[in-house]
Order: sequence, then C-alpha cells, then structure tokens
Amino acid sequence: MNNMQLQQFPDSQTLNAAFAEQISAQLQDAIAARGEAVLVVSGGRTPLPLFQTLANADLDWSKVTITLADDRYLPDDAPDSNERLVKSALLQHKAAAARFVSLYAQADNAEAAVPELLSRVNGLPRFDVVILGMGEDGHTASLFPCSQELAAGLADDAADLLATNPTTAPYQRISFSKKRLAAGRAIYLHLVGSKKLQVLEQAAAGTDVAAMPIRAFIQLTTPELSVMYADQ
Ligand SMILES: O=C1O[C@H](COP(=O)(O)O)[C@@H](O)[C@H](O)[C@H]1O
Repeated sequence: MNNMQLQQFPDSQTLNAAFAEQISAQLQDAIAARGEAVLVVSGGRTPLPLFQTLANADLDWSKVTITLADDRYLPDDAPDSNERLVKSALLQHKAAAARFVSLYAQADNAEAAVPELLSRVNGLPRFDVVILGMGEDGHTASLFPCSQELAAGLADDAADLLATNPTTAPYQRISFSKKRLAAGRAIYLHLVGSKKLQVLEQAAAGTDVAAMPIRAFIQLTTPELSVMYADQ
C-alpha cells in the first residue's frame, strides 16, 4: 500500500525555496507548541543547496536540535562525513545557533560506538521533521538492502540506532532505525534527478521492503511520506 504524496518542482532551486519554507514553518509550529524542535537531515550529495537555503531561514534556531538520519562512520573532518556537510552548509548563518547531535563517537568500529551514541540520542524527543534521501538501490538513511543488519534496522522493536555494514557502498554506517525515523511528525523524501524518480516508481510498484528499504516509508500512513522532487 503506497500513501506517499509527490510534490514536483520545475528545478531544484524552486524546490529548495519551497522546501526550506515548509520546514521552517513546521519547526516554528513545533517551537510554539512544545518550546523546541528536532530536525533530522540526511547526507550525501542531494541536500547541499537545501542546507544553504535553510541556514538563512528566519527562525529561533537556538530552540532547534539537528541530527542526521545516518552517517558514515568517519570523523567529522573526513570529506565523506555527513556531519561535515551539515556543519559546513547547514549550521551556518542563522542556523549556527542550533544544537547539533553527532552520530560519531570514537571507538574501535561503528558497532563499538553504538552504546555511547544510543545514550546520546535517547533523550531526544519525537522528531518534528525528518528529511530522508534515497540511493539508487532503494536504501534510505543507512538501511541498505545489501547489509546483514537490515532486518534489525527495520524491526518494529528496533533500538533507536544501529551500526550497518553495506557491501555495495563504502564505510561502516550509523543509522537511525526505521522505527525511530517513522515516528516523526513530518517525514520527507528529498529527490533530485530522473533516475531517482525511476527508482521511487520501482519502489512504489512493489512491496518487498527488504529489497528496497525506502518502501518502509512509502507504506507509512500517519504521517504519509511527502516526496519533494525536481528533475535537476
Ligand atoms: O550514503 C548515503 O546516501 C543517501 C543518498 O545520497 P545521495 O548522494 O544520492 O543524495 C543519503 O540519503 C544518506 O544520508 C547517505 O549516508
């Protein structure tokens, strides 16, 4: 069963302007209702221009906590660290006042870092806005179809986060579980490029979540997944 809502934009500049406005309005509503807001973002290549736009949003960022849906298990100065991207593009300008919760802790490997990271994220309230990305294999966050940990990451009784070991992508990963992400008040999927739309259509046409983990979010009903898409 697919319940997603697709918002299609003529280009990514128009998408980013509208998306940043929507996100700030939802964070503002959360602050008005509960005194704070939690924003979960993704890494990879897609979100950079969105982050640059959102960083200038007029919002009381000091009441906003930002974390990542997932990260590569890398220190924050590594070129492929999602945290590095967030710090350099989103936690700037007005958004520099936000609190950032990192998914990196120094340990022998990602699995060994999980207990400390779990205690770091345990106190976070329900996420107000979750922005997911998607890979061409249908992975989202770091819930990869190829990884042995996928079932644990998709389980209804999953812990908030886990280490994953993709075999088709570099680096060990730390990922929030489907359960924790899907409990968000608003859940978006941010896609740019026709190849990504084809992958989404392929995902929407089937039901096997293990084959394409993004399906776990396409199937959500409360809230429905909002897809923000532009061809380029
Ligand atoms: O590895 C990752 O990939 C996905 C998709 O990234 P993109 O470069 O195709 O936009 C991303 O959502 C995730 O956060 C990241 O760790």
